[in-house]
Amino acid sequence: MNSIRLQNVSVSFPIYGTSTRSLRNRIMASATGGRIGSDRNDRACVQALSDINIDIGMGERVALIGHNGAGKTTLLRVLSGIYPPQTGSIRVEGKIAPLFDIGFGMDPDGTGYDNIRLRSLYLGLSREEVERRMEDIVAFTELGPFLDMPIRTYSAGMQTRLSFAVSTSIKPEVLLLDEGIGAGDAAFMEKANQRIQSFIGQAGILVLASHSKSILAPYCTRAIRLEHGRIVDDGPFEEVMTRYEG
Ligand SMILES: Nc1ncnc2c1ncn2[C@@H]1O[C@H](COP(=O)(O)OP(=O)(O)OP(=O)(O)O)[C@@H](O)[C@H]1O
Repeated sequence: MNSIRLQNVSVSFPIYGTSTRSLRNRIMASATGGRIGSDRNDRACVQALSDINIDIGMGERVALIGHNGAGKTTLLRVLSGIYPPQTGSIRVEGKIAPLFDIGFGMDPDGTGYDNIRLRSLYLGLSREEVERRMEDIVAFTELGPFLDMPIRTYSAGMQTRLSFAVSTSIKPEVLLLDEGIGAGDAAFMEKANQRIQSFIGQAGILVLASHSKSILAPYCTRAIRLEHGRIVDDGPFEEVMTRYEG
């Protein structure tokens, strides 16, 4: 059984070189971004997530919605373990498949093959599982001889191919997705979209962040709406979307 529980989770980022007051004055009227505050040392900071409480159970398909800078990506990063929460607690039951920030944890000086192994281990595969999946991953990338070269020499789209192939080679239990996966060419994006759809079908839990109702609607049954780092609505997908659009 897969589940996610966040209790009183907050994340803030310090902003160096700016006084709280001048930043506050400039940002007062802003409709985007997190809440501006100050930390214990009176340094300016952006409160990207404030006091987040969420319970997600097995089988749930959750949309994360909200304005630019509302905190959606930060929340996905907390769920995937990239950012530890500064306060509160997080418990995730199940293997996490993050399909965003997919270049995270790659070594630019390593070859394609090195990075397939590195990222697979980061995703929780054993060495034997990595070798068993290697042939499929290599075929999916279509990178051929480039896999022997350091990935710093790859184009953005080639890097997307590599990291996407690895990230979708595991059986997803808790699937975390941000809209748009990067710079693939048309042929790759079609292949990638097909794979994402079967991936979503297999996942125990889906959390999908997007601004687009047409991306979310086919998959999501529940929606959580963030505003300046706080949850302001949570419920059945259509109801939350109607209130958001209204
Ligand atoms: N690494 C960081 N350093 C400083 N501030 C950050 C950092 N990451 C995010 N923030 C701030 O946290 C707030 C939330 O950002 P986040 O990327 O989570 O928003 P979002 O809802 O995903 O936005 P968008 O829809 O525009 O992608 C914003 O005000 C942003 O400026």
